[in-house]
Amino acid sequence: MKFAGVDLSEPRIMGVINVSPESFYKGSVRNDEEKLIETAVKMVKDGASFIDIGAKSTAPYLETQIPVEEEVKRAVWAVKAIRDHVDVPISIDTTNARVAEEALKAGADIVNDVTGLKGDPRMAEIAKDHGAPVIVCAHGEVRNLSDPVHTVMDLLKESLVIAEKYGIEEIAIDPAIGFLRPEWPPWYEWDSRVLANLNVLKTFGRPILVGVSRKSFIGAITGRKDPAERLAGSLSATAIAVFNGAHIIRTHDVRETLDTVKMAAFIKRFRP
Ligand SMILES: Nc1nc2c(c(=O)[nH]1)N=C(COP(=O)(O)OP(=O)(O)O)CN2
Ligand SMILES: Nc1ccc(C(=O)O)cc1
Repeated sequence: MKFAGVDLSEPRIMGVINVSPESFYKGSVRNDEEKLIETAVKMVKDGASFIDIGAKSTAPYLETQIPVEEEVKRAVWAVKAIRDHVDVPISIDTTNARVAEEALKAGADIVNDVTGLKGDPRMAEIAKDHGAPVIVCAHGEVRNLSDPVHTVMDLLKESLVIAEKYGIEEIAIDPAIGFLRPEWPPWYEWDSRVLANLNVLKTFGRPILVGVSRKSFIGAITGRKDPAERLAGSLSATAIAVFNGAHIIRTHDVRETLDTVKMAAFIKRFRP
């Protein structure tokens, strides 16, 4: 299996860089060009196979609204800055079709839409026009609260229908860890149930991308309030995601995550 030209026979790492000061993990934020390039180059050197650029936080528990012009400006600046310094595909993490379009024109390769093509009605068309592979997150009303992973599957199927309608073929699916927050069960249990049953998503026959890095469910389970203290929790959740079939791990910590992924993938080979 491949995604954006990257061979997924071994699990791969997507390094996250945010150019959004409001992002929940301040250690992921770069707003200086030299530091931005240095971080991207180091991530690739450390083993990242993709770089994801976020220009607006999508944390469901933060005040994150900024004007779309500001998101476009940040995204284009970041993509242009790193494009000639890294030789891996760059994804643009946005729910806005204009941001996606401008970032793709600036040199990004992949659209990463946490609304799974359901937010901006022009998103699928923009991705198709640019021939860009798409990452779709499970997004929408949460139904069937007793069965999180099948709810995630239903939400992903809706995104695949939209993608199919526009003729987009290269799609990675993402269970949207941290995004789906029903009143019950508590989101940290929801996320844990999804990760424990992630193998079910294999039936889609598509690349599975998972982002657990420093997220709030880890804070809730470990008691670590500060995202800066959630590395160990993130690595543990990463190992489980890989053991249960994740192909791409989206992370703020490339070096540590790559070792974790290698261990989980190696041990997984001997599963009966
Ligand atoms: N496909 C995908 N995209 C994502 C995911 C994720 O799990 N999957 N998580 C995010 C949260 O991390 P980030 O550091 O970007 O936080 P922010 O939204 O506060 O910038 C943002 N984007
Ligand atoms: N965009 C997101 C950022 C953070 C979280 C989380 O901490 O659970 C979820 C989504």
